[in-house]
Amino acid sequence: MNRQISLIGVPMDLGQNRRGVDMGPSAIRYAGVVERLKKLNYAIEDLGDIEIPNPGKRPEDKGLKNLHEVSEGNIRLTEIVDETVEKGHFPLVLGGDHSIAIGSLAGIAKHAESLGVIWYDAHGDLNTGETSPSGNIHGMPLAVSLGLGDEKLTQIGHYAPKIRPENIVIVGARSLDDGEKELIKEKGINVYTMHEVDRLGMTKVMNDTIQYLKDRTDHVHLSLDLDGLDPQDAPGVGTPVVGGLSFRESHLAMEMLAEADIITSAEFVEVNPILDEKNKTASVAVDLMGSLFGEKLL
Ligand SMILES: NC(=[NH2+])NCCC[C@H](N)C(=O)O
Ligand SMILES: [Mn+2]
Ligand SMILES: [Mn+2]
Repeated sequence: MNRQISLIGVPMDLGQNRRGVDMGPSAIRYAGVVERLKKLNYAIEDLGDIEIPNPGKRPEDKGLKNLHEVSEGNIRLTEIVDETVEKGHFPLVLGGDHSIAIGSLAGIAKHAESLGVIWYDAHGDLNTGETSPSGNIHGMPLAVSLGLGDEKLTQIGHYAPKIRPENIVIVGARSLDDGEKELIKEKGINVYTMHEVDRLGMTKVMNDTIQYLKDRTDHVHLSLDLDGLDPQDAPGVGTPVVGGLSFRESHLAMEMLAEADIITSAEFVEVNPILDEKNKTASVAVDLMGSLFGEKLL
């Protein structure tokens, strides 16, 4: 694992409807992320939070809520992530809602020949303006990164697509909209739904994921939406879905990724302290980061 980590806070809450997720980065810092990673002998540079524009009074652009502001915020994130990778640091992005994956991926993808993505999430986030039931951009970042959707999003970084469909692995899915299901079939996107996780067990799911991505990619981004976990373990999220991945399964997944040493960038998103119970979800996020970066009991 790269020993130099740059923390990038993204107080974005305009990709969805519930206020409070903009405080995610500070909740994660308060839960001790810097100290935790320092203990594991990483050099941490906290770049602070990037600036997110205030929501304007623009009419909703083609059904995409706050399109302009989400685009602007992601343009800034793209630049910082790009610079971070350029100087050889590991970008660790703290959200903020999941729309920020658009900027993370735009900043990383230009440095990779073949970028892999592990999308740890209850949702597919594969909607476009046409298929979205909500108009919330946090339900669209993976589609955007495939080059699908509004140009204000797909053209961030001035190139598209950022990823190839066969390089995506979704883990933990249990809520997919009709348009997302069609896209998954059409593009042949790999999905381990909760059904597969239950059937195969997390060990096999992660072994297969790791082997698959090792064979075909040179960089792997982990995009971890805290709602991938069960709401019992991670209650502080805006779009909880029952029947999710447990705390233990998630730890195991992170530990296996650490062992395989394939992750080159990561983001932890959708931590909403207003909906949380005593910062539990932020603490879980920091626990998972500990495991991802190699923490062991013995
Ligand atoms: N990143 C998330 N939490 N996404 C939730 C998306 C929910 C729903 N599929 C939508 O598009 O509105
Ligand atoms: Mn989600
Ligand atoms: Mn998500």
